[in-house]
Amino acid sequence: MHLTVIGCGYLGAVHAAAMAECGHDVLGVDVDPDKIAALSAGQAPFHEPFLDALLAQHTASRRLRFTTSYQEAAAFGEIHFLCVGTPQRTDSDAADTTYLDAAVDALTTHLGGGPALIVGKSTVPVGTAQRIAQRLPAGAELAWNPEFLREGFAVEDTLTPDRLVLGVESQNAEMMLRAVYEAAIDAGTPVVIADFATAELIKTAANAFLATKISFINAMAEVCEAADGDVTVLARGIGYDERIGSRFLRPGVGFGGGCLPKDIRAFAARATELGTGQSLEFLAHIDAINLRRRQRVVNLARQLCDGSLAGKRVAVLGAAFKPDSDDIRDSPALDVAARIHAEDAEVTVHDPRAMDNARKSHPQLNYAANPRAAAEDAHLLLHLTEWPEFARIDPATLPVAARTVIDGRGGLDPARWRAAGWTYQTLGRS
Ligand SMILES: NC(=O)C1=CN([C@@H]2O[C@H](COP(=O)(O)OP(=O)(O)OC[C@H]3O[C@@H](n4cnc5c(N)ncnc54)[C@H](O)[C@@H]3O)[C@@H](O)[C@H]2O)C=CC1
Ligand SMILES: O=C(O)[C@H]1O[C@H](OP(=O)(O)OP(=O)(O)OC[C@H]2O[C@@H](n3ccc(=O)[nH]c3=O)[C@H](O)[C@@H]2O)[C@H](O)[C@@H](O)[C@@H]1O
Repeated sequence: MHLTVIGCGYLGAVHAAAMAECGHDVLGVDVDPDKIAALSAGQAPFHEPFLDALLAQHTASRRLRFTTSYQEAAAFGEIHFLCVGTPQRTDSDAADTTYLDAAVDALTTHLGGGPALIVGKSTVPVGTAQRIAQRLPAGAELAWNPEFLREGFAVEDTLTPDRLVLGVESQNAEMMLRAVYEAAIDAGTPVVIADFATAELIKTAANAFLATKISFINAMAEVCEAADGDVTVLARGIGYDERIGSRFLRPGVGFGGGCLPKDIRAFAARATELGTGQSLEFLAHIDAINLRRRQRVVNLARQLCDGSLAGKRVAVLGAAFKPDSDDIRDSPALDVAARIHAEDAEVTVHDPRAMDNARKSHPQLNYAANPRAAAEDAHLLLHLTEWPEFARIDPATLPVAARTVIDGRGGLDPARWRAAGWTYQTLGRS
C-alpha cells in the first residue's frame, strides 16, 4: 500500500520506518527541512534503538522517502497518518491541537476530491476526531488509530504492538487499516474496534492509568519515608499479586517525557470542558505527587550537604527522561539538576545520549563526557536516569570529594556502593 506519515518526530519517524519494514511504500512528511534531510539520508534525528538500521535499509531501497511537500504527499498515498505534536498549550493545561489542524488543512488543500483515508495517531482531547471529520472535503474519510509505543522500545512496540485500536466510522476504513496492519494482526495482535470518542479516550485513559500507577508507588514512597518502611520491598510485596502486577511500579524521581505529564493535564482539562471535571480531579494529585518527588531529591541533596547546596559540586548521572532515549522533554533529571543549580550549586551532568539536547535547553549546567569526569571533586552524586551503564560503574574509582550518592531511580546496587565506602541514599526509605 502507499502510505504517508505526516509529522516525523519520535512517533512519526518510527511509524514511517516500521510501515516500510511491513512492506508498504511510505512517504514521510514534515515541515522541518533539517529533519527531512537527515531522514532522507537514512539517519534518525534522535536516538531510538534499531531505528537507524530500518531507516538506512528502507531509504536505500527507496521504499521509504521523505519530503516537505504536501503536494507530493497528497498525490502519493491512499492513506495518510497524522503524527504531528499535540503539546501542552502555553496558557493552560489543555492540548494544543493547532499543529494537527494545520497538517489537515495543508493536506486537504491538495487532495483534489480523490478518495483518501486520513488516520489520526496523535494523542488528542476527546472530540477532536469528530471536529476534524466535519471539516474534511468530499472523498476524504477520517479514522483514529492512537499509538501506544514507548520511547526506547518504539520500533519493537510498533512492529509487535500489545493491541491495535481502530476508531472507525465505516467498514471501508476498518478494512483499509486491517490491511495496513496485516502482519501484526496475522501474528495475533488483538484489534479493538471503537467509535472516534472511545478510541481517543482509550489512549488518554491508558496514559492516565500508567501515570497513576507510578504516582501510587511514589505516594507509598512518601509514606515509607515517614514510617520507616522500604518502598522497594513494598513494591515487590504488592507486585506479586497478579491483579496489581509489578510492571510500572518502580519508585523514584517520577515520570517525565513528552507524553505522560502533558497527557494527564490535557485529559483533566478536557473533562472540565465536558462538565465532568470531578471525574478526573484525582489526576491533579497524580501530577502533584510526581512533581513532589523531584523536590524531595533536592531537599535530600541539601540535607546531605549539611543544609546548604551553595558552593557545592553536584554530579548528575542522566539527562534523558528515561534510558535508551535522547528525549529531554520534561525530564525529571534535568529538572532536579536545574533546581539544585538554582540553589547556587555547581552542577555537572553526564548522559550517554541526551547531552546535545540538554546543553541547548539547560545551558546553565556543566556537561562532562563520562561519569568519571562528571564526578570529579563532587560533594554529591545523583543517579537520575537509569542507563544500564550507570549500574556498571565501579564506585571505588570515582574521583569525588565526598562519597555520597542519591539513587533517584533505584538502579544502583546499594551493597556495592556501601562496600566502597559510600553513603548510599535512595528514595522511599527513611
Ligand atoms: N513520543 C512518543 O513516544 C509518542 C507520542 N505520541 C503522540 O504522538 C504525537 C507526536 O509526538 P512526538 O512524535 O513525540 O512529537 P515530536 O515533537 O517529536 O514530533 C512532531 C513532529 O511534527 C512536525 N510537525 C509539526 N507541524 C507539522 C505540520 N503542519 N506538518 C507536518 N509536520 C509537522 C514537527 O516538525 C515534528 O517533527 C503527540 O500527539 C504525542 O502525544 C503517542 C504515542 C507515543
Ligand atoms: O503516549 C506516549 O507517548 C507514551 O507514553 C508512555 O511512554 P514513554 O513516555 O515513552 O515512556 P514510559 O516507559 O512510559 O516512561 C515514562 C516515564 O515514567 C517513568 N517511570 C516509568 C515506569 C515506572 O515504574 N516508574 C517510572 O518512574 C520513566 O522513567 C519515564 O520518565 C507510555 O508508556 C506509552 O504507552 C505511550 O505511548
